[in-house]
Amino acid sequence: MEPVSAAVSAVLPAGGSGERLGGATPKQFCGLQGRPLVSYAVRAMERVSWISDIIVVVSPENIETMKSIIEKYGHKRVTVVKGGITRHRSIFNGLKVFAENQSSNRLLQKPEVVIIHDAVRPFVEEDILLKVVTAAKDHGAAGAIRPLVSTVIASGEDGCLDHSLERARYRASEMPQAFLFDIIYQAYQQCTDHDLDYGTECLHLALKYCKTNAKLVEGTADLWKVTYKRDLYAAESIIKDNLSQQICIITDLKEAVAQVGFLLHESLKSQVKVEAISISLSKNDSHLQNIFSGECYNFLCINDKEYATEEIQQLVDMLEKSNIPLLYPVVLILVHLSISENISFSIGLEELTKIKKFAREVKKKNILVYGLLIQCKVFLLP
Ligand SMILES: Nc1ccn([C@@H]2O[C@H](COP(=O)(O)OP(=O)(O)OP(=O)(O)O)[C@@H](O)[C@H]2O)c(=O)n1
Ligand SMILES: O=P(O)(O)OC[C@@H](O)[C@@H](O)[C@@H](O)CO
Repeated sequence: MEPVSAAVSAVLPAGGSGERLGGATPKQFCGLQGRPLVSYAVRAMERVSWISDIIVVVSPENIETMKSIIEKYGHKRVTVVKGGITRHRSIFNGLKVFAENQSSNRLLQKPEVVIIHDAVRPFVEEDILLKVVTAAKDHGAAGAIRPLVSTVIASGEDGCLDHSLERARYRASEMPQAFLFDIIYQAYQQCTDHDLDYGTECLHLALKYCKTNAKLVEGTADLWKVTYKRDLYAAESIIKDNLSQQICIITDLKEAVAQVGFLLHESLKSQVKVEAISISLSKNDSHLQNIFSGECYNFLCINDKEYATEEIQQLVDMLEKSNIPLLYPVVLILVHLSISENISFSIGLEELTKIKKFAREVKKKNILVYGLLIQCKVFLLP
């Protein structure tokens, strides 16, 4: 993916109360697979290396909650900013932190392009971010759009149909959106209170105050916003499905074993999201910790050690220390390679019993351990 040649940052408005969803907890802090909704959008921005700073705008009473989420899930490049009473006011506060370098804890460079993305839209990929940023660089503003599902109609004062719009000519404005920073900031500076208190469309502000016609970019179906309770259930189901499609292949550092891991990665990557890493399962391996932070639930551990339970035990220990809620079964597949010249290989009965006992114990923690014995006979050429 060709990164952009411009300084890019993101503002994630997360300062709402979630009235339409109901409940005491604002929807951005509701858990999906045990992880707050807002954390998924932050994670999505973090995965994009060319996004420099991520500004999360939350209401004053939720600033500490947001900071604890950042700490718990190891979010980086994130600055928390106080929100306003409306979404536009929150976004404006997020932009100000660049223009007026207000942030106390780090010197934030004003970006050339700023992404604005609702923090309650968890499914956003690098591809659409790159498209809207690239388009914003050329046009001054850009936004993701989707086909309308329902037809838009207008009612008269009598509450009856006045007219309807030809659905094919209209689109739903979604997120992410992107702007040349100066354009959107100047637009917000010129806004009336009515704009700030009742407006819902950033692209409109760029047009109204900066005569900038945003480029409209076809977005994918999963850009929708969590608004009602049903959206939360749908998002959780999609996250579960995504997690089940992810595998982390872990091999130790031996070349032969790492090679098997690499070949497996190459053969699987067209079907599932797979990551292959060769590490010694050290307790403080940050790479693995990163993967644990809610990114992966299926692990395939390949090694050729005689006694591998220690490796799996270490992985389980790290899983438990990463305190990700194991609401969804974690699958650990222990692949034991027996690379030898003599065909007769038999894993010790004692070792087998040990693995079975261990698997029974960890199953109570929602961790499913499977063992796979692969025998590779090495033929010495004459
Ligand atoms: N004063 C506000 C209001 C909304 N938002 C954020 O803007 C995004 C989209 O707004 P919306 O879906 O309307 O969220 P809420 O205002 O919380 O929802 P509701 O209208 O149902 O109360 C959300 O991430 C929300 O947290 C914000 O930052 N500041
Ligand atoms: O009115 P809400 O705060 O629910 O939604 C705000 C935005 O997400 C919505 O207006 C999109 O169409 C993007 O502009």
